[in-house]
Amino acid sequence: MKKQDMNRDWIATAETLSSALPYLQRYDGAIVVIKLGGHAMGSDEAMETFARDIVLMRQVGVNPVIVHGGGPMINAMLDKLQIQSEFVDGKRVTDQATMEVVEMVLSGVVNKRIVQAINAQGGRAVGLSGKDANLITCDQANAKLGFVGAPVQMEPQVLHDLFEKDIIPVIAPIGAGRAGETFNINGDTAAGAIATALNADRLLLLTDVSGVKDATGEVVTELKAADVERLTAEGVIAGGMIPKTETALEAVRSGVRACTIVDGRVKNAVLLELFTDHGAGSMIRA
Ligand SMILES: Nc1ncnc2c1ncn2[C@@H]1O[C@H](COP(=O)(O)OP(=O)(O)O)[C@@H](O)[C@H]1O
Ligand SMILES: CC(=O)N[C@@H](CCC(=O)OP(=O)(O)O)C(=O)O
Repeated sequence: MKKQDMNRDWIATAETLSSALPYLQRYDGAIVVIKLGGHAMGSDEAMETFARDIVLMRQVGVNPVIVHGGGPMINAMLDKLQIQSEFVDGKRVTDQATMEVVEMVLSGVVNKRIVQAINAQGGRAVGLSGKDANLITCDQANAKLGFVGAPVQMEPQVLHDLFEKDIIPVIAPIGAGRAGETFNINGDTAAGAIATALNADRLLLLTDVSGVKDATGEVVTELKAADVERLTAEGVIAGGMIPKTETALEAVRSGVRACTIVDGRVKNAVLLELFTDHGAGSMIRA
């Protein structure tokens, strides 16, 4: 690179850092819930960049909370064990045997991979599930889905305790039932319930598409409740996008300031979303 070009690069970097100031001020002390979908976890390199972004957020005074999915990792383990699995409206039909695999995969390898990645970047992450400290109590969502949980009672105090100690919570979407059952919660649903219970400033749902697409395949950058309802009725919002948009609507209706469905494949997606004008994806407002 020529010296002149290098200087231009440095100036651009300094300008980017400087223009982040109002955003850093806005989000100082804010609670930001980030749902990391199984499809967005990708390579070790992508995980490392994500973890670095989270540690940076904590460093500048944001309280990040990670809620993760892991659908593809659950599928791989169910395949190995030759257990069939099906989805209804983006939610896995969960019998007792499936539930055991879901808990093992989510609370085990998936949760610890994220915890380890954050800690490797100099953060202090602690992994937990909705069972810990009564964080999420569930009822059965729908008899046809088996052990799929709908969060009915939240005790988020443990998360405030962790924020005070500069610890980043990493949460597996598993809930306890009132009769001692274990429930499988869709990751988006769990993230929404946690964001609502914390009265979070932002909810970011990271996934593997560039946002919510309309019938022509174009990403819609801003959606209101009526747009979501129409696109769902038309079948344009389908599959795994249904729990995301449902969650986004519920969260913004119950006080979360904004919910964005973000393309987790974009490098530094969460930093771009919070600290620049270049947020990508679809923002849902009440
Ligand atoms: N209207 C839509 N816009 C974008 N994606 C959609 C839409 N309808 C369905 N989808 C599907 O939803 C998927 C995202 O959900 P999912 O696979 O559960 O992601 P994750 O693992 O990140 O939670 C996309 O990959 C896409 O196939
Ligand atoms: C009830 C239900 O569907 N639970 C999900 C939990 C994991 C998840 O949500 O993973 P992604 O975010 O990667 O899709 C499942 O069993 O796959």
